[in-house]
Amino acid sequence: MSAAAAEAPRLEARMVARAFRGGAGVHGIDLTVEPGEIHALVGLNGAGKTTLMRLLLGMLRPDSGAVRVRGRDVAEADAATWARVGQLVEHPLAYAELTGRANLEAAARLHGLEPRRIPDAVDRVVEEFALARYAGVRASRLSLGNRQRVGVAGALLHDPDAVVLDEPTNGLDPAGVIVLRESLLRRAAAGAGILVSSHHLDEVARVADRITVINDGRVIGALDPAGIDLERAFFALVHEDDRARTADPTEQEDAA
Ligand SMILES: Nc1ncnc2c1ncn2[C@@H]1O[C@H](COP(=O)(O)OP(=O)(O)OP(=O)(O)O)[C@@H](O)[C@H]1O
Repeated sequence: MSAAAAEAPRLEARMVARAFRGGAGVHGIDLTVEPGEIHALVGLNGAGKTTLMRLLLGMLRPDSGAVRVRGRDVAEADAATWARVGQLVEHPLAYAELTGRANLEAAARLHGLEPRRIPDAVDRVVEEFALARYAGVRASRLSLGNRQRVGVAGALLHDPDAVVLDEPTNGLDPAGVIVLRESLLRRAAAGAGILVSSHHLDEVARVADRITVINDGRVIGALDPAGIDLERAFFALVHEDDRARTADPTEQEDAA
């Protein structure tokens, strides 16, 4: 790999837009996730976080703009590029009738891990996410939080260096939140670039290097992870943006 490729952002959106019927979606977002960085996306329900993540992962095609993964246009990314990507954006587990362990083995195969490396890789995440007691339980019988742990473990077991996790703390108990936090910090320290969305500002502040605020499909600012009263700063940005948009006569015309 060339030095330039090694330095490319793990994930990159340039003026990326995708509008759904009715106008919702994302409307010209610039965002990068650099090697070694945990970049958090925060925004109200419906702000566009999941849509942006789906665009970055090639699950949705942009109407305009560019999306790159490890320096390659998503539309042209090959299997080797995707093998370096880990994501949990939609359903935590693919196979409800299989055990947690069998789901992890399936995730390992889907990520292209060599068959001989799969048992060790699964063992490592079973330990990392404290899943030993639950690995033999059918996924449909796991609690919400343990299903989420298996889902995150499946997204990370191939040691991806570009990671996208949509609200990964969903359903996790306080112990699970800590396990996840430590896992993400360790992986970022080893060079992974991680994009994570969350509604928990305190937790985000503990892990993120950067916090980007999205509102109504646009980036409206950033929060300082070391700052005080993130909640107040968050709502100040959102309310100011809402106010500016509703005061803008062209927006009102568009909406009419
Ligand atoms: N496939 C779709 N078709 C039509 N509208 C969609 C589609 N997917 C998302 N939307 C709309 O786009 C907007 C952004 O949704 P998105 O799921 O990206 O928000 P979010 O920030 O992830 O929200 P949440 O915090 O609730 O998960 C919403 O108004 C949503 O209803």
